Amino acid sequence: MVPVFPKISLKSEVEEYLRNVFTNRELLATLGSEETEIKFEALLSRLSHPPAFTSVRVNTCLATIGHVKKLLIEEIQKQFKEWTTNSIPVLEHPKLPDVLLIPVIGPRINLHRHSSEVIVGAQCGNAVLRGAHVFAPGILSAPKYIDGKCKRGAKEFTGPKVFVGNGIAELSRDQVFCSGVTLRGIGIRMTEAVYMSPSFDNLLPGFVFLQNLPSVVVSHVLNPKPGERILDICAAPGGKTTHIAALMHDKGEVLAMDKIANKLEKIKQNAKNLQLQCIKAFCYDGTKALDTEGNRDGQEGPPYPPESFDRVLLDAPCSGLGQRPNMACACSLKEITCYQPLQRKLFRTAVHLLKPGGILVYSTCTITLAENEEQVAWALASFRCLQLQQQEPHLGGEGMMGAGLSRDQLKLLQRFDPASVISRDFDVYSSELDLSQQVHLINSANEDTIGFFIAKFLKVDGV
Ligand SMILES: C[S@@+](CC[C@H](N)C(=O)[O-])C[C@H]1O[C@@H](n2cnc3c(N)ncnc32)[C@H](O)[C@@H]1O
Repeated sequence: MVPVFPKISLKSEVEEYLRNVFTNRELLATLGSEETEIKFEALLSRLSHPPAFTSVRVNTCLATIGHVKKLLIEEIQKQFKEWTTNSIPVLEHPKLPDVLLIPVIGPRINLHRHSSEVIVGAQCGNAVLRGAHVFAPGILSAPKYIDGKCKRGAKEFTGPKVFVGNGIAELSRDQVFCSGVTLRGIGIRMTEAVYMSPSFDNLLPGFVFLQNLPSVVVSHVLNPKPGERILDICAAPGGKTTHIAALMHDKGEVLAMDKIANKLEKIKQNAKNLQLQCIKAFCYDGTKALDTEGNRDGQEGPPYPPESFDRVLLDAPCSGLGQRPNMACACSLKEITCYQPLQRKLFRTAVHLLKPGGILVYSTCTITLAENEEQVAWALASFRCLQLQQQEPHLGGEGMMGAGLSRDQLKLLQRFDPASVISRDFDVYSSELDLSQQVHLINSANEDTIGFFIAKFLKVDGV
């Protein structure tokens, strides 16, 4: 990979912790020290770069994938017409019938760099590399010659920085720093990003939902059926909730919970945009969602009696270290390692709320053992009623060694590992792709994703 960006910047205690995880004794004994070290360095480097594809989920309740694909190709041509005459491929995923993939173009190492510099925060820079424009709140400093006499807002920046692309200012310094109101609109319209992806700001609303590929896999693995009662215990902003409802053809009940009130509005808004009626969202602490008193029978909202749901999704709050691109993470080791107890409390509630014969899917967007394989080992030891299940589709790798799980158990887990990426040696835009190139592209779309983890359990009888 071309080293456009340095590897992800982490606090040294966090990097050390991760190094120990990814060079653990079991891995060292199997792969050897050289390979584990190379893979770990590759991981740190991959994390600062975006995944190779933008994936969008099509709302198949409203339109066919073919129809949306046609609309999307037209929209992308419009957005990209100024800088390329080549057509940008939009691919259908052979294993995910509701996913369209658009290759991310880059890194564009020869991009001419303008001398006038605007500094944005790390989060904003990450969004730019996934196709976003720069929104005003993301701007930290701007040169004095953009326009206006305003003194506030730094005019220079001396900290570490990386070049993410060129754009045109749509607001003056005065408007960004001195208007006295919190601006929400576009501050810089990007014209050339180092990694080019289409902007999905208000693009085909209702028809598409921008969602990382492993996140789309989760709801397919849960495999909800029309008419069932499903609980999504940590649901905001509702990416998976709305996917579950769509897979059920909007028939049945999807109960979505989140602890944070203003995030709940996002679930409701997304359900409304996608015209899904079977979702009901509640602001509630998932750890308290089990009704132990037995007096809530028949109520719509939480807490719920034991064994109320056919399927439960626990897409757990986590350290989020699988997110890409991520140039810098300022979290301390304490912050990174604080999630395991909360995840276990939520898991315990989820198991109790699940009917015998029901399915529980546990997922995270992080790469640590503590929040993934160790949680599975704990769950299997704590709940004899749970059996690990085969996942369909299984597009990621198997679970990582180091948590004491057997080889057969690891095979049932799905870990998307950004370190195991296939590099492509052909230009996706130069010509029509032949079949083997298309297969290669889809394989790289399955591998070059955010870091993610999925486990699927069957509850064979009561807890
Ligand atoms: C990984 S995110 C969920 C993403 C979501 N499933 C989606 O696909 O859009 C985890 C969510 O858990 C919520 N959360 C954290 N602690 C919680 C708790 N005790 N009960 C319910 N939700 C919680 C957070 O507010 C956050 O929105």
